[in-house]
Amino acid sequence: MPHALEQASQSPLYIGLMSGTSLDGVDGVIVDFSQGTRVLCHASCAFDSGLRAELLALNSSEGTNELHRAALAANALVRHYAQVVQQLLAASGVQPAQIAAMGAHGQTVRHRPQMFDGTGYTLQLNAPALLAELTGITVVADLRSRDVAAGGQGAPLVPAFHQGVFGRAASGQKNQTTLVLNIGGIANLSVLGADGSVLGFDSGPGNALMDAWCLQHTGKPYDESGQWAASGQLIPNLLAAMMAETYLQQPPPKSTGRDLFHADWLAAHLQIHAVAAQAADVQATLTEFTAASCADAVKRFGKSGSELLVCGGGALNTYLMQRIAALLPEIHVTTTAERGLPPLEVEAAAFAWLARQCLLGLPGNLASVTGAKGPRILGAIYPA
Ligand SMILES: Nc1ncnc2c1ncn2[C@@H]1O[C@H](COP(=O)(O)OP(=O)(O)OP(=O)(O)O)[C@@H](O)[C@H]1O
Ligand SMILES: CC(=O)N[C@H]1[C@@H]2OC[C@@H](O2)[C@@H](O)[C@@H]1O[C@H](C)C(=O)O
Repeated sequence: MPHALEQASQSPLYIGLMSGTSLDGVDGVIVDFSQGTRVLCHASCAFDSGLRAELLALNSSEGTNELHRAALAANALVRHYAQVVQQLLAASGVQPAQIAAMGAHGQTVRHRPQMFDGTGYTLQLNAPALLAELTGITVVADLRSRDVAAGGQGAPLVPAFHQGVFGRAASGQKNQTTLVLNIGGIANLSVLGADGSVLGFDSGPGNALMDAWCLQHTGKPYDESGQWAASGQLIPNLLAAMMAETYLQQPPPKSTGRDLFHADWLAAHLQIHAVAAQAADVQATLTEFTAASCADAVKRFGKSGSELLVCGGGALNTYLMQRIAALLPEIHVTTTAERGLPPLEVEAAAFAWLARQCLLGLPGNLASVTGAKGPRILGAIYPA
C-alpha cells in the first residue's frame, strides 16, 4: 500500500455517502470505528428537480447522447457529495486529513447482474476523481462490480454491515433471529441467524412506486407519513396482480431495481386494474404492495418471535410501518433507532464501513447473500 494510504488507514474516521434508488438526494455520515460503530454526524442534501429528473431519465434507455449526459450528471452528483462532505466537516470540526477515506456509492442507473452470457453488470454513475479533488479526501468507489464479476448480484451489500452492528454478537440476543429491513426506493432484507448465518436479498419495491405516484398526483416528492395512502381504499385486484410478479417468488440470491419496478411496469398494471380508480386508492394499494411484499419476505425467512428492525426512509412512513406490523403479528416490529442507529443513517454508515474494509484489504461482500464465488475486496481507491 502506498505510504500515504497506509497512514490514512490508521485513522478510525470514515465518511459514507449514499444516494439511493429513491433519487431523493444524498445522505452522508462520519463514522468513528475506534470502538464499534459510532456515527459522529449526519448530513443530507436533496437533489434539485432538474438533476433528479435527469438521473431518473438515465435509468431508462430512452433519450439521446446518454454517454455525455451520464458524465455530466456524474459530475453534478459528486458536487452534491462534496457539499455533504463540507457540511459534515463543518458540523464535526473534523479536518479532511483526519478522514481515512470515504465510501461513495454513486447513482445506480442500471442493474443487470445476470445477462445471457452469465456475466452482467451494475452501473453506478460517479466521478470519484473529481470528488477526491473537491474534498482532498481518499475516495473508495465502484463498490459493487467486483462482486458481479465474481458471479454475484452485486447487491445487497448492507447485510454484512447489519451483521456487525445488529447481529447476535452485537446485540447479545444470542437465541434470536434478527431481521433488518431497509426500505429505500427498493427494499432489502437481511436475515441475521441465531447461528451466525446471514442471508439477504431485495424483497421488491420500497418507496419508488409510491413516490412516483405521489409526485404525479400531488406534486409532492413523497407521501408524508403515508397520510394520503391512509385516506384511500385498497384495490384488491390491483394488489393481487402486482403480488403475482414472478420476481417476488424467486429464491435468493436476488436483487432488483428500477430496471424492473419502473413507471411502465406500474402503468401496465393500472391500465388493467385501476382505469377509473381514485388516485388515493392507488396510493393505498401501492403502500400495501410494499408492506405485503416486505412482510412475505420476512415470513419466509424469519421465525415467530424474531425482531424486525426497519431502516431507510420508509421507516418514517407511519402508515406503511403500521401496515407491516399488522401483517406480521408474530414479529416485533421496530426501527434501527431502537438499536442506536437512526433509520436515515444506516445505509450511509454501511458505505463508510465498506470503504474501511477496502482500505484494510478485507472483503466487503458476503457470498451467502450475493451468490458470488467467494469473499472479495470491493471498490477502487482514488487517493487524496
Ligand atoms: N416523513 C416521511 N414520510 C414518508 N416517507 C418518507 C418520509 N421521509 C422519507 N420518506 C421516504 O423515504 C425515501 C428516501 O429513503 P432513503 O433515503 O432510505 O432511500 P434511498 O437511499 O434513496 O434508497 P435505497 O435504499 O433504495 O438505495 C423518500 O423518497 C420517501 O419515499
Ligand atoms: C444496485 C443497487 O444500487 N441496489 C441498491 C438498491 O437500493 C436498495 C436495494 O436496491 C439494494 O440492493 C441496494 O442498496 C443497498 C444499499 C445494498 O446494496 O445493500
